[in-house]
Amino acid sequence: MALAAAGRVLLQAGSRLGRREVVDGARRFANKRVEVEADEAAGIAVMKLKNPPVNSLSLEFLTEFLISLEKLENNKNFRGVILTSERPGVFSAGLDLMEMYGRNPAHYAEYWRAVQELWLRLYLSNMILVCAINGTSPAGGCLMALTCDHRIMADNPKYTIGLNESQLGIVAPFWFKDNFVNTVGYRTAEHALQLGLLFPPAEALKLGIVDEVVPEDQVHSKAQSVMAQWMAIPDHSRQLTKNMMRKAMADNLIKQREADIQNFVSFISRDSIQKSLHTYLEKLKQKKG
Ligand SMILES: CC/C=C\C/C=C\C/C=C\CC/C=C/CC(=O)SCCNC(=O)CCNC(=O)[C@H](O)C(C)(C)COP(=O)(O)OP(=O)(O)OC[C@H]1O[C@@H](n2cnc3c(N)ncnc32)[C@H](O)[C@@H]1OP(=O)(O)O
Repeated sequence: MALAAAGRVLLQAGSRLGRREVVDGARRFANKRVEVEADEAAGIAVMKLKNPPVNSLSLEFLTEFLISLEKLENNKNFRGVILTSERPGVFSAGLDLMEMYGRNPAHYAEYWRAVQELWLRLYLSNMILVCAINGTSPAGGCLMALTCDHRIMADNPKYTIGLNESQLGIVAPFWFKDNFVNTVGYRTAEHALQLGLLFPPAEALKLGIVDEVVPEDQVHSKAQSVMAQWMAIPDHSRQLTKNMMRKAMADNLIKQREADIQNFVSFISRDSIQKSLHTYLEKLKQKKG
């Protein structure tokens, strides 16, 4: 119920943004920041993140992504989604720092609700989600991948993945942490979260952050073959099993959603946290020059 209501709000937000979908032979639809190649006969869609330069999860991106995902969820012909980046090299730079820096409390609250919504929708999706991680994927980018049923990462040592929040002077919220703990185990998570570690593919594989590492040019074909394997399982048994494994963790956020938003708003509004974000943003700029 809560999810449906939030979804309606996002749909309204989408139309406020005035986005028009381009439908190309009913097989491809795109808004500005998400491209969907939808093969209805096969029941599979490829969702490509397309928010240059680094696929940061801005409010506009989240809104467009959720609308596209909902379209697929509402069409019973679609059973599986492959999530990937339209720009190989960066899967996603995570949450958009500019949505969390120098804004007002109402904006922080709106943003955080959308971030929660993204996680809940992906984590509880009835569809099979395969993540084709074709680039670097810190923090919120890693979280997106963690919601998927299977993760394949490109074997490029330049790419890293992990929850690096503590390096920015911020804290991974409890549901990021829970999702990570359930994936890699408590000790590994405790260590990696405190240090804000980002792992190259081989290490990410060893720790279980990803399920497979394949040559960069095979990420997409591997994702297709993994999807075929998952699609051979009857939907009802797979979905019931997924729900059994995930419901408690999602419910834990749903029941304290408003408190989590308030917590985020008061945390991110602190002068000390804003200073940390400022310093981090400056570091990103200096890296260039
Ligand atoms: C007890 C608990 C109490 C309280 C807890 C309560 C709440 C929790 C509070 C907060 C939690 C908030 C959670 C946040 C999770 C996140 O996701 S934070 C984001 C983390 N992301 C990163 O650290 C990635 C930063 N980016 C990079 O490292 C590089 O950009 C990257 C390797 C991705 C790509 O490198 P490259 O291709 O060289 O590109 P540039 O670095 O040159 O970047 C291009 C431009 O993009 C800008 N940019 C980069 N990342 C972001 C971003 N995440 N958001 C916004 N903008 C970004 C960068 O500044 C460049 O901009 P410019 O061209 O200079 O204008």
